[in-house]
Amino acid sequence: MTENLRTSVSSGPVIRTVGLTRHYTRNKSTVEAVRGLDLEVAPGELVAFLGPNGAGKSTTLRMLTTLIAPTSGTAEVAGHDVVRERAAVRRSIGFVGQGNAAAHQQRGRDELMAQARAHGLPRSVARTRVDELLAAFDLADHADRPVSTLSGGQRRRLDVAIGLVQEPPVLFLDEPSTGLDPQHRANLAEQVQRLNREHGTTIVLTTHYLEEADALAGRVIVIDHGQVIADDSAPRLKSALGDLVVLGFGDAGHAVAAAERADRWSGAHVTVTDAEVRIRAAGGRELAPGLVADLAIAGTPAQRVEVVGPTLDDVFLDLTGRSLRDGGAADQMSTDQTEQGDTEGAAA
Ligand SMILES: Nc1ncnc2c1ncn2[C@@H]1O[C@H](COP(=O)(O)OP(=O)(O)OP(=O)(O)O)[C@@H](O)[C@H]1O
Repeated sequence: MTENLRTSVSSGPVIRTVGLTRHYTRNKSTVEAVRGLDLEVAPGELVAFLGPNGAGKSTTLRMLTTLIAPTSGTAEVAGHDVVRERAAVRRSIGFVGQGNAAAHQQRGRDELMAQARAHGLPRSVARTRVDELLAAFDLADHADRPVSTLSGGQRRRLDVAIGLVQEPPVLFLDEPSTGLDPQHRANLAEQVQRLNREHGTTIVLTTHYLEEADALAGRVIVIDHGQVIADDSAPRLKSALGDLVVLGFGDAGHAVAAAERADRWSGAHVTVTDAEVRIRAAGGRELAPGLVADLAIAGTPAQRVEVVGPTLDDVFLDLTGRSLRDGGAADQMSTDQTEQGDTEGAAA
């Protein structure tokens, strides 16, 4: 069945949304969590939704996995409408949400085995798959204990392993690495990339971690206030912004002279503060040595030169004026995440 699904979606986008919108109304006030999302994801893409708290990432995932209905607009996953063909969507996807999926009194191994069997794997195949996942997620030594005795990070890894049991053609992961230490985060990234590379699984994940989105995903969709504000590969997003060249001078007049020269670089954004010039420009790293040489010849030499490559946080800062990293971008998010009214059962 998995193979058929994969074939059936291989011709067009595996995810397509048109004007996808979701509002929450509570105590007579309305939150526009997702606002008119138009999105296409091709089969085999590994996509990260990156954005601050409350940007609308989880809400988008919950609509795509049929857990909540859109207020307006449409979404298709694996060729099926998320409202009219919920069951077909659920059969085509795996979903790891933010909460713990594993039952507390079960042993981790039994939980994985039950999932594998529920997805129709024969017992011996299921056993092999469960052993593979336990090894891959560094859980083999903890698999025979009740889930309630596992640490937060171990439970998170078990949750992700459960989501991967059936090798779905489309996999959604909501903040999969939250609560993991750096080593297990790297390990998770490796498993996710392997699944994508070796099985062609289309993967959409949400993350707060800039480095994770940067290193892991082929495509980064930056979301803010329920809308897509950037959508490209991390290297292209960063190179469009350009490097930051910082020049320090012994004299404020020299800084002004340097800024005037740097202003001639096409697309450069130049600011001067006292005796320091900051230049943001595509190709800044390559242009800086020439500028430094020219300034020395002109008798206004720089005393300090620093070139800093752009990060995704710089991209976010440039687009919104806020930083993702320091939490300055964080929106007020309701601590009560339980849906009202149209809440539906768990997916996949
Ligand atoms: N059940 C709900 N009732 C009311 N408002 C909600 C509900 N769920 C989410 N919201 C609001 O919708 C907006 C988007 O929330 P969402 O959880 O989708 O953001 P997010 O980008 O996933 O954030 P985080 O990274 O913190 O998980 C926020 O303003 C949030 O407070």
